[in-house]
Amino acid sequence: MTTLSTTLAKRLEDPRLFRQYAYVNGKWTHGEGGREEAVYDPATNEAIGHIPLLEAEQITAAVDAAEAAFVHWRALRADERCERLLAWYDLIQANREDLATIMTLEQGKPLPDARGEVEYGASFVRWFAEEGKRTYGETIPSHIPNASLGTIKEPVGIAAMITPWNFPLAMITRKAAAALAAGCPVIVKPANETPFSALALAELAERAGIPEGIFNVVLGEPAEVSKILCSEPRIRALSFTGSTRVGRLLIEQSANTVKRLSLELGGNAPFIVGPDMDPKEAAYAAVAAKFQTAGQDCLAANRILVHESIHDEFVAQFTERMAALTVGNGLHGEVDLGPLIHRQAVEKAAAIVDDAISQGATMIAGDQSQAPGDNFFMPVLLTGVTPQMKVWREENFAPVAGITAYSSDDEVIEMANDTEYGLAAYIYTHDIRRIWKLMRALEYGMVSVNSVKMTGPPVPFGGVKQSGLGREGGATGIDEYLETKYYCLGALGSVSGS
Ligand SMILES: NC(=O)c1ccc[n+]([C@@H]2O[C@H](COP(=O)([O-])OP(=O)(O)OC[C@H]3O[C@@H](n4cnc5c(N)ncnc54)[C@H](O)[C@@H]3O)[C@@H](O)[C@H]2O)c1
Ligand SMILES: N[C@@H](CC=O)C(=O)O
Repeated sequence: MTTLSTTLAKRLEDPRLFRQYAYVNGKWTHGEGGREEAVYDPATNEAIGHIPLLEAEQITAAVDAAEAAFVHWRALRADERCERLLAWYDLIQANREDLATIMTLEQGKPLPDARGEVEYGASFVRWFAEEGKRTYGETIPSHIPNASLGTIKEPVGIAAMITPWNFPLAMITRKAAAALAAGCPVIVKPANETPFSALALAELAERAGIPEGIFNVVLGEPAEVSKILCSEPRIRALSFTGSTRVGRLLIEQSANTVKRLSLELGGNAPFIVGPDMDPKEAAYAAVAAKFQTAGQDCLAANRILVHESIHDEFVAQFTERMAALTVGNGLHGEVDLGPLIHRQAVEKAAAIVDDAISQGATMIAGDQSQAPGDNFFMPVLLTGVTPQMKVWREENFAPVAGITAYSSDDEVIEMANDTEYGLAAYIYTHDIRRIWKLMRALEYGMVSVNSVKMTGPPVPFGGVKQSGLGREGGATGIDEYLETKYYCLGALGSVSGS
């Protein structure tokens, strides 16, 4: 193992949050086969550390540990689990600055955004700590003479979680806090690009008194680890956030063990601007909805659909606002966009832009010679985007904005729904009849009207169509980790005494 990189050593108040091991059964674990992988700062391409790639037996050992620990964790009272989760929440908040630094170094997002994600991630821990106390069953009016019927909620069992690199902390806490509060042990497999946020969470979970075997972080070759997690019958729930491509694979691999699946997959969000909107107000909102996390966000506005009557002014305002965005290393000063996660992401973005131009789109801005490093991509604006282009069909996951003009509400509904995805959609208009019509007609799990911000602990986050299965957060997020057990108590005698 390499030692802590000098950059990190200088920057962290608590260097013990930076761990280069997996975390299994309460122990920091190295790979028994000697395989390891470097993790790079996407802004500089420098290795910031290494992670072990665990062997199959070590992944199975994590399942053994979770199975043994489950007995005690599920037996705790809900308020006892709540206390541990609140302790975890407090520690995440207290170490916010270090967690943000680790995140910026491995993911690249600007430090203020990383701080925001730590806060966001912590908020799910507090939410589910409380929700764990409200996993009510119900009583059912009996149709059977002298019987009492009802339901109780029980933890589903060991829950595995496979998470992406774009939100390395919050995508873990939104799942893990729900599962832990429900009484389930957790095995997390973070993205290999961003393992250190997950490992810092493990360190803080241990300090919070979450017992050994209850929160495990396994690392390894992704396809290898996922196959084991999917085919392991003792793992009863699998929660995945990532691409639709990998989501489909995990569905196949989990079929034999008939797991509970929660899938948060890709998006292709339309951002619809009505004819009544102030073009400047709408353009500024669209820039905010497009470029956060350098466009690497499942909620990013992927197709901007603007009414033809305000299209040209909207494009002018968008261009001006976009030109003010600064691109650079997220650790240095105030930047709006950090790097993309790696060089392949830059190449994919360039290919999407080339494809659009070759099919007739106009590039208004986006001079890549200004990019401050190999993994940076300057924001691009394309107009005249059509449904044949990749920028329309694919989730571009890059700072590439594509604008299309439309002429009627019916046309824009058809355009917006013309995708296999159905995660989130934005509507900008003040016309209440248009809002209602669009909101009902859009085939999306989440619709945000006149607001870029739509997420947070109280909301049921998730998509329809090929954007996923299930909901995270909100009043129902904990249900992904609970089974409903029905009971029938017969031969009780009637209330009147017969
Ligand atoms: N719906 C949501 O809430 C949400 C949130 C964040 C990201 N996302 C989606 O995630 C995607 C970007 O993240 P990504 O590039 O990390 O996704 P990805 O699907 O490539 O990877 C996600 C996870 O799957 C693992 N993985 C990769 N290849 C695998 C394989 N062959 N078998 C098993 N596991 C494998 C990765 O190591 C990672 O842990 C985008 O599509 C984005 O929309 C969705
Ligand atoms: N921004 C999303 C993550 C998607 O990439 C969220 O809030 O969950």
